[in-house]
Amino acid sequence: MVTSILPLDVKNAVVRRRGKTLLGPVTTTVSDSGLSIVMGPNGAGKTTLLRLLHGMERVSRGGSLRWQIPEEEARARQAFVFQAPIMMRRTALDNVAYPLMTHGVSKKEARQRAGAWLERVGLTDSAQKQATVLSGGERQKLALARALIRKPEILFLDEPCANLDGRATREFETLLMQAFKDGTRVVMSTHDIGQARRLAEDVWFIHHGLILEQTPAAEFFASPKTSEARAFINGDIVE
Ligand SMILES: Nc1ncnc2c1ncn2[C@@H]1O[C@H](COP(=O)(O)OP(=O)(O)OP(=O)(O)O)[C@@H](O)[C@H]1O
Repeated sequence: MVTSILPLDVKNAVVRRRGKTLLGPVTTTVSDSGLSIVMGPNGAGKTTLLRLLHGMERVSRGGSLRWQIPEEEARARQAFVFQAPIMMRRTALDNVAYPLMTHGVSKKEARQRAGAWLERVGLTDSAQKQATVLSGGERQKLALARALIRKPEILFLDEPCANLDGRATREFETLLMQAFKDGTRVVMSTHDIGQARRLAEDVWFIHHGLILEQTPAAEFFASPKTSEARAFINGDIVE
């Protein structure tokens, strides 16, 4: 049996840059299932937290990130969707096939599997278009397919709908919920409180680089524990 990479144990993790603390200390456990939404004011540290968990930030001395398997292997079993994903100058199909091809799958099989994913996300008609010419919503769906094609156990998303209109956001949310129902652990940041209400099982509220609350969503919205979270939910300016 393959061991799950989760839960992830984070202890006293601090991210510093040029002497400034951007995040932390963070101590938490990322459980093996669920859909967590990371919220907080601008500059609170949402992106830095997601990057930290995904292994893109160096943890300062004294802190640690422990997956259930060695980090190198865990890295290959997770994926990240950025706010503005970089599309390669290739067709939409080959953008999705690429992660398989770099992991030893033949071009033919990779393209076949990518075709099936394009169908799932409703982009079959765009398969042979250059990915760079697709609309924002199409690109984000492509990025999701590219992230999911290797069946990651955990998917991080950093404000993936920030630049999308209502319709594209709805389509993206539907696809994301499907991935979640299929068993992918999801951790996603958003500015959009409505989106958090629609999607979150639990909310991680960040302020000044610290996780102030990690609470089931219903509880977070009904009775936030901190005055900062209360102000944030009310739409007040949080300093
Ligand atoms: N490359 C960098 N060098 C120095 N400081 C940085 C860098 N990237 C981010 N920061 C700072 O780190 C802090 C956290 O930023 P981060 O982008 O993680 O916040 P965020 O909550 O995602 O913000 P936003 O909602 O605006 O996207 C901010 O004070 C930001 O100015």
